[in-house]
Amino acid sequence: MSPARLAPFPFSRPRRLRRAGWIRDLVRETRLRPEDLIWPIFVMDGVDAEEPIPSMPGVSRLTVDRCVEAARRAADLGIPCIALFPYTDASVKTPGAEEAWNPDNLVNTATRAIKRAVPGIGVLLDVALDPYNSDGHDGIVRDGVVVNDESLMALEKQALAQVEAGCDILGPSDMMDGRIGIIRRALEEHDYQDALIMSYAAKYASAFYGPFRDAVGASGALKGDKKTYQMDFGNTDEALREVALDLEEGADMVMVKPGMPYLDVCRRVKTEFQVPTFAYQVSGEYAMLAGAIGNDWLDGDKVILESLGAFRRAGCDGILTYFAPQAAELMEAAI
Ligand SMILES: NCc1[nH]cc(CCC(=O)O)c1CC(=O)O
Repeated sequence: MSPARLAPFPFSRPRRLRRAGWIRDLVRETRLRPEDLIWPIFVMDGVDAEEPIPSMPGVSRLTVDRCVEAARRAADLGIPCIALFPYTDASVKTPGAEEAWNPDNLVNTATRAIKRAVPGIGVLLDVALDPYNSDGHDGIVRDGVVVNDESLMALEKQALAQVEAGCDILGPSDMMDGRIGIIRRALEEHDYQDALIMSYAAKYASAFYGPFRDAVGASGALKGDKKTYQMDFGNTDEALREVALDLEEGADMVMVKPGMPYLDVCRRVKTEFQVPTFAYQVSGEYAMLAGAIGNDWLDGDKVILESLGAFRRAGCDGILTYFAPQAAELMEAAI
């Protein structure tokens, strides 16, 4: 019904629907549940240890055994899926990023350990070369250029090693052209029909990824920026084209990234395609909120749930967020 057909004041009084908690609950249009969240976790080498990430207060890199504990905690909280990102030492980075398809690299090892110990939780892995590439880029660099088609061959090998390790959802985050089609074909050829692909379809070249690059140890390696493959923040029609291509190539779900500054893109994608649509509340968004919460400038419990609820209102089915366990605990406490 259009607002024009509402009775005029005083017969319409919108505040009637806001008078008390029970009526607000009854007419709420969107809801946030722990089941809407994916928790990104940083994996590092070692045993029974963790290392705080200075630009992400409250987030630490975890050794594989601690990742297994985190997966248990997620499952207990009703969080259906975790995403794993490796902190890779400079010594394993090469121009060809070969570590990306090492069956025993950190994320593959962690995936096997988690699927063994907590089989009911979903594991999502990034398909992109940046943690393994001495150039810090998501693709292979030749003469200063991130070359598309050669990168696809590397991404295909990486994706196959990841599903082989037991990964449930591949998250190609590299923004090379044609990557979804190449990966989907490879999965079919190797009998991995059930492997899900959540493509980072509309991924913008963003300053909000800064703390993540510290977390995975890529900041030092990266020369220049990622503007020749990640999107220009001035565009949204282009986001729809990227989503359309990824769906045509075989993506099951799509993602918009970053999140909160891009809610208009989330809404357009959901309205246009009606496919499972996710957003990534990225490291810089986390850092902004965690920094302000830590200084008591914002009320943490409230702002975490409001920021995540906004994604649901914008049409997102789910959100990748470093606040996942905290948010799930807050939701549990509210029941
Ligand atoms: N391809 C790597 C990747 N996968 C997820 C993020 C960012 C996540 C975050 O900032 O939380 C990035 C960084 C980048 O593209 O430079």
